[in-house]
Amino acid sequence: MESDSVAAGLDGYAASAARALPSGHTLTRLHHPGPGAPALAPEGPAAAPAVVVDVVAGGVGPAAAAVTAAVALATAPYAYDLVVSAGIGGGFAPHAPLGTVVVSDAIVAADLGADTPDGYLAVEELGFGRSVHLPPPALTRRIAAALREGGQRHVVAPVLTLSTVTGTAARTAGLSARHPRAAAEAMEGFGVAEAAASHGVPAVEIRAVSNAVGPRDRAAWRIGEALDSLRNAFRLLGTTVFLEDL
Ligand SMILES: O=C(O)c1cccc(C(=O)CC[C@H]2O[C@@H](n3cnc4c(=O)[nH]cnc43)[C@H](O)[C@@H]2O)c1
Repeated sequence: MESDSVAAGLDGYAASAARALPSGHTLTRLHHPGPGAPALAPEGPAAAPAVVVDVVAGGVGPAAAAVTAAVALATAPYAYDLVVSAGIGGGFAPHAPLGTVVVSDAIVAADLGADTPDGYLAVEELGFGRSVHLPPPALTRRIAAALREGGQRHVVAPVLTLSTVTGTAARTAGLSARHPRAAAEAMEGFGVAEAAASHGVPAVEIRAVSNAVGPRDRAAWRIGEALDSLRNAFRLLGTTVFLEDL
């Protein structure tokens, strides 16, 4: 559903053949002739597309998302300039109310570490691995500017990746204490960022808030409103940032 909203936001783009990944996921290729050109070319010989956006639904959780992203990166007939992990997410109060778009300035694996009687230790403190990827600051600034100019409510902040949706006040408080600037949590971003990093490609995460992080209240989730925000964000990015040299 999130990949449909992303693709729908890129409404000036033309879809070309879908590509089946070895993992079984379907990757949809969308293209635009480039800045200044009409999105849909008039009749005539087809020019090589200047901008290509591949959209793939990567599954739920960091492992599934990492595998899908890694397969897409490894089997693409072209090199990617950027990988975007996008979808709905939970918003941390007071930073990100429902419908807000959160642009990551850090993609954080918030449960990749060790629990101890004295508190949580991230993998860096254990002496191995990493739990943070940093999107290029100039890119997050440019994305934020495009959303601001388009009137889309947004915030630039860390986005946490967890394998379990937070559902208690105690867990929420623990995450907020460890990550006071975090505006959203979701389940895929860090996996996608790991895959992108393994190919030397920058990654950014974009989440539209469907629910508040806190005690589980499924009836309060507003997935439709979040998908509207996600679609609007990609409509704005598709006509600006995605047409620029990254
Ligand atoms: O509990 C349910 O009944 C339920 C129904 C529909 C969807 C879910 C999910 O858990 C969706 C997880 C999916 O969406 C992202 N997401 C959205 N909100 C959060 C959140 O608060 N914490 C973590 N992930 C969230 C996540 O990236 C998954 O892809 C549950």
